[in-house]
Amino acid sequence: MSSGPLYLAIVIESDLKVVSEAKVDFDADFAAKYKVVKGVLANEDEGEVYAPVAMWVEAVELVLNRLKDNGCAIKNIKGISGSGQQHSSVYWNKHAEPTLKQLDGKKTLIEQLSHVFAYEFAPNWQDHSTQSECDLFDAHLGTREQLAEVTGSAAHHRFTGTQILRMRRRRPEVYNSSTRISLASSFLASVFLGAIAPIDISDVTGMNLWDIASEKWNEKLLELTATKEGVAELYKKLGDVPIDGGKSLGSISPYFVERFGFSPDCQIAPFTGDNPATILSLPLRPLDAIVSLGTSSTFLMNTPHYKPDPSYHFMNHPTNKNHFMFMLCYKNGGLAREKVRDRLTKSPGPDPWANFNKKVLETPPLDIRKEGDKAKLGLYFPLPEIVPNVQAGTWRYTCNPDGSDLAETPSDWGADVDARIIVESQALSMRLRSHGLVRSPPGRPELPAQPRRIYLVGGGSLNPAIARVFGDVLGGADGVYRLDVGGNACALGGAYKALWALERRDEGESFDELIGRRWREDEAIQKVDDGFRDGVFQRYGNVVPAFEAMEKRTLAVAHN
Ligand SMILES: Nc1ncnc2c1ncn2[C@@H]1O[C@H](COP(=O)(O)OP(=O)(O)O)[C@@H](O)[C@H]1O
Ligand SMILES: O=C(CO)[C@@H](O)[C@H](O)COP(=O)(O)O
Repeated sequence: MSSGPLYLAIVIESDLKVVSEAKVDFDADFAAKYKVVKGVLANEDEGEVYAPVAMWVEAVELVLNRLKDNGCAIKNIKGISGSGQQHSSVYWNKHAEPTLKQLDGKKTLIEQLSHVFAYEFAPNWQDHSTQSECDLFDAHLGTREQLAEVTGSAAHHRFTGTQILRMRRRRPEVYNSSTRISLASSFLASVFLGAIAPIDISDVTGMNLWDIASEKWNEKLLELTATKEGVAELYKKLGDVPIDGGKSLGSISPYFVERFGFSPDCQIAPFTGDNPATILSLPLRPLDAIVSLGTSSTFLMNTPHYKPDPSYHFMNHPTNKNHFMFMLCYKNGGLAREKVRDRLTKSPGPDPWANFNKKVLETPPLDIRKEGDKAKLGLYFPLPEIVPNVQAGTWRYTCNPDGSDLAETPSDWGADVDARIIVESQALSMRLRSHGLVRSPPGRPELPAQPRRIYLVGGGSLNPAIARVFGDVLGGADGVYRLDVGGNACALGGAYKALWALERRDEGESFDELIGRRWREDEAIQKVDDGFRDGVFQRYGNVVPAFEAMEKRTLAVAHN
């Protein structure tokens, strides 16, 4: 199962073959009833973005009905896991536990669950209403760097700790009447379990509340969120977090046995966040990177090294203890590219990206066409950005090919050039921030430090010109690949997680060992670009410091 603007149910067999699928698209299926756009509602005045929890409840029922209608042998399903969009929180009230335990299989879920929420909405990852709470979090342990050191991230608007603090201050009645708080992932697991499921060991690191080194809630941050007197109460609301991401939470609720024909032995494994689940969509080796080109863009790596910094995230790996997920998350991904595309002449054929791609491929790296030309760099943020934390805007700069003489360009150089520069800009930001995690690929010391492979997922992964530019800028000694599941990598990762939880020989058998043995590379991925190109890669390397300086200048102006 995955949640984003949709719920997707994927059923796989032990050999990883997908045997059934069903989808609920929140906008297509529920916009009339819940008025959502891209799955969410917004209160612009306060910067709130949120989803109706009742819609999620209805979507569970609908996706299972569709799975059944598609002929899936539901009774053969042995285990369920899944993923939910990170950071979103669900506030349950005192009716939740007893109601979940006694669901009547003759009635719909929504008929029975509509009164169990202390708040009818779940704040969404795009919410940006919590600046003052972020300031408190960043200062509370001393500095932003210290908060990042302890929790893996500096304070972010969407992180659940800042959201909970705002809820307590802005809607105290909701906070006080909530008996439990779930994340989107543990909310879904709770529905299937018929009891409030614990928060997942990876998803908990998207809250700014979890002390990664000591593997427990951080007392001081709980105090900030709940006041000193409220810590015990908040602890109860959040619950204990099991360290093993593969341990069954229990059997499926009898409700699903009666209503949909699940086996009573079907096990519920912890659900995780959409990004942690994405790194489970293939056996990711050290030095491999996943770039998710969806509405947002994310850059993910699996690493044993913990080197936190306020500008990115380290999260617990969902299945490998002592490993971490390195993540960059950008708000301006697909939408920003679409804005540039839409300034170009409309593509004549059925592919709306044809013209954009032509411009990308016709423009040389950094738009340096001849000796003496300046390199072009830009920042394209139609939405306020997370990385770096800057307001909406577009900035265009030039510098010498060696990175010197950086200067802002007052004029717009036109969408024809923007097409390549925006894609380069997105990739350069990833290269700048991931340089500490990469090195020369094993056995190839002659190559500069870079990822071994780059796996593209999400809507933008269908685009060959974008793949080419990501290969030019980020390298990828073994090439750039597309995961054939397109935008559904996190749902597939959820299914693999259930399989690992059920079939691992013992707690020692790692996810990568088990999935690695069964994974058929030729069926799962497609090489879409050669990746590293000697010379081109170094040309981009020369301007990385200028790119960083451009961001700093933009930030300095924005914050003055
Ligand atoms: N051929 C394409 N080229 C470039 N971008 C594309 C292409 N097809 C889809 N996209 C982009 O993919 C994004 C949606 O990605 P998807 O992974 O489906 O969404 P989400 O992140 O919401 O799950 C959109 O912003 C769209 O512009
Ligand atoms: O906030 C983050 C990661 O920190 C985002 O990556 C969301 O998890 C994206 O969810 P979608 O709406 O794209 O599924």
